[in-house]
Amino acid sequence: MRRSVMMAPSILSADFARLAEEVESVTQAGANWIHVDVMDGQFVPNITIGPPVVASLRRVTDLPLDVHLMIANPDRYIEDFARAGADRITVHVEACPHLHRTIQSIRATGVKPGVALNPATPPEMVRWVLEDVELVLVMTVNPGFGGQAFLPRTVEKIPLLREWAGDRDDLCVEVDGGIDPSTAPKAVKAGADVLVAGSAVFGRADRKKALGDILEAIAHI
Ligand SMILES: O=C(CO)[C@@H](O)[C@H](O)COP(=O)(O)O
Ligand SMILES: [Co+2]
Repeated sequence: MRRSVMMAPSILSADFARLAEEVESVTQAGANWIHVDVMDGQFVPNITIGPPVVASLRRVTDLPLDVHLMIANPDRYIEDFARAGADRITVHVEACPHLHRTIQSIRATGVKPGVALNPATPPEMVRWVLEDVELVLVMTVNPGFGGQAFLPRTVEKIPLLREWAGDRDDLCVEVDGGIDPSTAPKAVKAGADVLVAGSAVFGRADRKKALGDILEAIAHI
């Protein structure tokens, strides 16, 4: 029997002028986490939001805030995001020369640490920190923008991560990028249990139907 799957809508594709209402709409639709994409214009070409927006989101939702840091030198901002109310902070392995130390500093703030892998990054890069994290984020597009096409080969990393994680049944494997009813089954079959979806959720007026269509697509896996 497969593990239960959680839905984490990415607010990157939401209407930033109405963030509270957007979060409420996906909460009513059954979202489990709110995924927050932080971009700095350096690690990735795009610039999005920082700790003040996370603090504002914290005031309007009780759902876990899943903060995905696509920034260079993330160590500089871990405490700020933790203080702002993040429940999870995920850093990119490609941005962390001292990954183990960065993970420990996230944990020291009381926030759950995660590590993310770009499509071209081999899963071996996180093998020796798997026991230190709560989540591995397998990017299924190149980070930086919403609305890109799913890269199918990326999910081939997931069975390896699961194998190396051994009996760590609590380790979340999250996929992020191009997730919709046609791609979600490929990720879940490979062993993903957290699905981030931005445009497939916020790009549709009926948020319940948007989440429902993804859940229905994976219902019989
Ligand atoms: O981290 C990222 C992009 O870098 C994502 O979280 C996107 O926001 C997902 O958007 P869609 O591909 O689902 O539109
Ligand atoms: Co993301």
